[in-house]
Formats: sequence, structure tokens, C-alpha cells
Amino acid sequence: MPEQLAHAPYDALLLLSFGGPEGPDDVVPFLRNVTRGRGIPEERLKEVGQHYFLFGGVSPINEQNRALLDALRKDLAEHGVELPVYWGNRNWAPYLTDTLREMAADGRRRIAVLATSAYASYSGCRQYREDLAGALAALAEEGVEPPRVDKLRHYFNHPGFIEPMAEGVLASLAELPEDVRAGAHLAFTTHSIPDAAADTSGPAGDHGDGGAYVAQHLDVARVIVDRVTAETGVEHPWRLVYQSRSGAPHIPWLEPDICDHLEELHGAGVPAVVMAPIGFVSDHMEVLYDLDTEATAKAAELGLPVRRSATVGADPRFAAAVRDLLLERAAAERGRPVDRCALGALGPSHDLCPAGCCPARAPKPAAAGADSPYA
Ligand SMILES: CC1=C(CCC(=O)O)c2cc3nc(cc4[nH]c(cc5[nH]c(cc1n2)c(C)c5CCC(=O)O)c(CCC(=O)O)c4C)C(CCC(=O)O)=C3C
Ligand SMILES: [Fe+2]
Repeated sequence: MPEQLAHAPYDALLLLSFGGPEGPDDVVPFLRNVTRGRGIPEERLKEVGQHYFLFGGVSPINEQNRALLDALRKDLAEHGVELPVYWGNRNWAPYLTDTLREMAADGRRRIAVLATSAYASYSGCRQYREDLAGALAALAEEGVEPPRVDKLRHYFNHPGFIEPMAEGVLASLAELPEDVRAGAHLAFTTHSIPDAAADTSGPAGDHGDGGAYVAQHLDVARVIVDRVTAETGVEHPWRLVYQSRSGAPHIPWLEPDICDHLEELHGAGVPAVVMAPIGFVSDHMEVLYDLDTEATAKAAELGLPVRRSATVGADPRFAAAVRDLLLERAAAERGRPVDRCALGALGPSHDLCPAGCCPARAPKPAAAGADSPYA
């Protein structure tokens, strides 16, 4: 029997991301794409539009994905994995449907998908799967045979995701003035989502308050805290807090907000804070505006020294983690035993989201899960 390629049965890797505007004229159409049918108040959209205009209407997310693409291609090439890497977005060009059409035209039939979202939740997982299903349906409509898409498992607890963030927290602590460093609190931040979405996130089962979404973030925070304690000898108090809330005020979302948290810490006499955006994969607009602009201004107003630690972005260790996830899944699809790498207490996440995982308010077809209408 001929030796099988380590990446078989996959013939391509797709980087699937959120997308963002590349200039002022893109901002409003981008926001319309993101919020279509989602009931975001008009006021909130105007406000978020301003965040983008403050940066010339350009989100850094596309540049960051280009850098990640380069890092992925370099890593795969250096390790002899000859697999083409494509890029498609949910909300802006290059649009997912266009990329999948191109992939089908290139003869790609079995595609591994890496989403730039590390955790469970409707917004962070199922919505990506719904958009994959929508794109496959569009191809079928055009008479193009849809390729098979497999979404790589959640990587929130993969060492290649956690290690660079832990180092980032250590670097931010080291940047704080020495007299406040030992007393610094760590504020791990992620995107707020509606309480109802958090409570139902992940596969059915008891994940505790806030569902799998909160449990996974707490697990990551604990691993980072242990690493920081081991490295510095200081037990910095910490909390998981939230940012970027949208939606109507009467609907409960995960709290506290980072700005309220900073105020509370300052009131309690805490001398400094490191904000660690563990919920995000790169320094995109939610990080650049909500933390580096808004929360940092809040801290300055309070006279509270803060630092914001780095996301993984295009770190080579993250690129290597993607290769690991890809080869792991490929081996599993070939029926081989696999060693699944994960830190923390939760263990490696499932390959295939079970039916009902991270349910939507209004059910829609979703690809790459047990309830996928596609093979
Ligand atoms: C969990 C989560 C992630 C992390 C996982 C992941 O990365 O996917 C994430 C990422 C992102 N969110 C982003 C942008 C936006 N998110 C919005 C709205 C919303 N996000 C939500 C959740 C999340 N969002 C939710 C529950 C809403 C409410 C509306 C709805 O239920 O759909 C809105 C509408 C305006 C507003 O309300 O803020 C915008 C513009 C960008 C791009 C940034 C850039 O351009 O650099 C990125 C990476
Ligand atoms: Fe968002």
C-alpha cells in the first residue's frame, strides 16, 4: 500500500474569519452584513461605526489574517505538509462563498476549516457553521458540487494558543511600574454575549453558570494564572470580565464590563491592572477600540496604570498549533489513533459538534456538525 500523506484525506485548509472594512466606504455595508436580522439597535450601529471611522474606516483584522495566512503557509511548508491554504470571511471580502467557489473550481473536495474563533457559543461557533452551510447551498444552487468541509476542533486550550498569551501577560506585568507590579490584578476579557446564549453554549450537559463559553474561558484563565504564578512567584488576583456588549439594555448579557471592573478595582485600592483579551485571536477592532481606546481612557481618567497583553495573531506557535490540529483531525478521519493536545481541566474539545450544540434562536442549517445537511 502506498504511504498515505499525513494530511489525507484533506486537500486544502480554509482560514475562515469574521472580515472587516478596508476603508470608510466599507464601514456601513460591513455593519449591515454583520447585523442582518440580529436586532441590534440603530444607536449602537452608529456608535460602532464611529469606532471604525476613528481608525480611518479600516479594521486591522484583514491584515492580521493575511499575516496568519503567511505564517500558516510557512509552517506547513517547513514541515513538508503540501496543502494549499485559502481564506474566506463571513462578513467581508474575500467572502466565504467566493472562496469556496474558487476552491471547488481548483478541484478541492475535502476541506479542513480553521475558524478564527477559539471557543464555543452561537456567535463563536454555530454562526460560522451556518455561514458555511449558506455558502455550500449557494454553490449547489449554481450547479457546483459542494466540497465537504470539516471544522477543526476548538483550540482555546491548545498550548499553541495559550502559551503566547501567557507570555504576553508576563510581558505586560513586566512593563508596569515596579512599585505597582506585585499588586496588579489580571482582568481576562472576552466578548460579552447574551446570558441566554452563554447558558446554552456547547454540547448539552452541565457546564455550570454561563455554559461551555464561560467554563472554557475560566479554564484558559486558570492555566495562564498558574503559569504567571510559577514564573513570578506572585499570586495576582484575577477575574473573567467582558467587553463589546451590544443588543438592547433590557436583555441580560454577561457582566461585569471591563470598564466597570476597572472602576471597582480602583475603588478597592488596586494599584494596577493587566487586561488580557483571551477571547480573541488577533488585535482586531474589539481589542483596538474597546480595550486600547475606551478601557485605557477609563483607566487614565481613574489614574489606574493598565497594560493590555497581546493576542496570538500570527505567532509561529499558533501556526504550529493549527498544523497539529489539522494532522490530528486528518489522522482521526483515517481511523488512526490520535494524541489530542490540550492544557487545563476540560480536555480536548469534540471534532464534530453534536446536534443542538450552541443553539440558534431561530434554527438554520449548519455545516460541519452532526446535524449538517451535507456529507
Ligand atoms: C463571541 C464573539 C466574538 C468572538 C469570536 C469571533 O471572533 O468570532 C466576536 C468577534 C468579533 N465581532 C466583530 C465585530 C462585530 N460584532 C458585532 C456584534 C456581536 N458580536 C457578538 C459576539 C462575538 N463577536 C455578538 C453576540 C454580537 C451581537 C449581534 C449578534 O448577535 O450577531 C458587531 C455589530 C455591532 C455591535 O453590536 O458591536 C460587530 C461590528 C469582529 C470584527 C472586528 C473587526 O472588525 O476588527 C470580531 C472578530
Ligand atoms: Fe462580534
